[in-house]
Amino acid sequence: MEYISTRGNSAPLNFEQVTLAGLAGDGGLYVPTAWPKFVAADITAMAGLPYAEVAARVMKPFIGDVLSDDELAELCEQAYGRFAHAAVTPLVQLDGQQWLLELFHGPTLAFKDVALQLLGLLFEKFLARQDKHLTVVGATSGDTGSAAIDALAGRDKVDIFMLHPDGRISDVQRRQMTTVRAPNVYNIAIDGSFDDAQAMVKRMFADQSVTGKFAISAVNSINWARLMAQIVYYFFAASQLGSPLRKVAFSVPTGNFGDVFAGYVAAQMGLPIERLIVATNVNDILHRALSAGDYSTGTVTPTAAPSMDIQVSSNFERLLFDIEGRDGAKTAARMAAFEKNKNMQLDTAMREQADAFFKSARVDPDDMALAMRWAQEEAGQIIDPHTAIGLSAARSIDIDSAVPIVTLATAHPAKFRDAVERATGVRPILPRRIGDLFDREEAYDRLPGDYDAVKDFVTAKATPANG
Ligand SMILES: Cc1ncc(COP(=O)(O)O)c(C=O)c1O
Ligand SMILES: N[C@@H](CCOP(=O)(O)O)C(=O)O
Repeated sequence: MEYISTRGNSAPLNFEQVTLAGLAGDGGLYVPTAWPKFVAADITAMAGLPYAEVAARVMKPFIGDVLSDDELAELCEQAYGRFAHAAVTPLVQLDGQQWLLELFHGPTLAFKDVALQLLGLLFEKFLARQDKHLTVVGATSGDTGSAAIDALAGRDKVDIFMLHPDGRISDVQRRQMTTVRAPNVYNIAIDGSFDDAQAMVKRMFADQSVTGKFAISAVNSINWARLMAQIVYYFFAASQLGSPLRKVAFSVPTGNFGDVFAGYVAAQMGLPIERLIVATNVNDILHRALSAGDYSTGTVTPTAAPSMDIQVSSNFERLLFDIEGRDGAKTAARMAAFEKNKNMQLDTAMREQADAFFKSARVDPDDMALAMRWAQEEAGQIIDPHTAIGLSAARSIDIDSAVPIVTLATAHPAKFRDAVERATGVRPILPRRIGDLFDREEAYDRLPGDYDAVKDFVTAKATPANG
């Protein structure tokens, strides 16, 4: 399997190269040259298998011969062995149609662990084969940061610099990052939003004064390996609910369009998905794009679901590339215009293509709180604000009642204790393994929302590619 850039101007790479590269040199995102296809029997055979085995089956076509079957199986065992639930990502039934897929049983209590536990191991394996040191630069609205730090802290041949928007993530999220003591971990709070942090990260990939000396890579979902690992749980859940004989819909709380794009890939690979529901909070660029063709940025409004406070959704570029005929020059021109004008209109043909896969909804704070109370009262489930946005959208959108709707439960409620308590009156307790989080000492740097300040910080501390 080879990977090409959505902007058409980077040499094709194999899976190992694409994992270490993160973002393409032309500013684009890597995608496989073609979507691998599964037939019905492949999906039937997944029912009842342990998560790690489904993971190896789903990811194998993307990895090719870069890892042997045994190596891949061993990495999956190791990555998913750290999850606190035997099923790794268990399904929970709420009523006759609504289900939750709990993706928060990993070490840092959000869905990010599913991909990042594996990515940490992939980095280690590939770096052991190559004589180079990696500098990971990431941006987080709260969850990617802690999951990436957990996956990389203390590893040889890799440093991680993680930018978070100062004061705009929950105290649990911040402490999960800033209390980790490891010589290769640097936490930076920047003035600004997640979008500002992500823009700085992307700019660094295009800055030859950085890339000339340091081997930069990504842990955000701009890195293909992140998305690949997230495709797995769509197959895992659907096969338990009767796929391929029965269609399943998924409702996905969305920000950077990574998680729901992984669902789109699952559909392209042959999983019979009725629809993917793109659920946003009031930062609703994706809902406006999918419902009215208007992909234009606005100011980012801080909300009780801070991980979704995003107005530039990186992975939307992967969708545009795919539905516009995989023409890199066209996508490059489109993205250049968007970067300049901060808006883009989707024409009717593109919207029709997207409509075949997606529905969308914007969920306001009152409806988010209502969904939390509904889950509590109807099913005895305490859910986090992001999951509540997905569930609210799932319950409001018209889908045939015979089709199960699976809402991705993307975070543990204890990560957002204040918001959950406000809505439900219940203050979730931190799981025992991080029960002392508030006794641990924090350390992080603060920087202005200024690219040069961040670049100077990173380049002063990072280890050059050649060690
Ligand atoms: C808890 C939670 N839910 C939902 C999302 C949105 O996912 P994505 O950015 O892949 O759309 C995020 C952040 O990515 C998150 O941390
Ligand atoms: N919600 C994320 C923001 C970045 O998303 P990613 O999936 O592209 O890493 C976070 O919590 O950090």
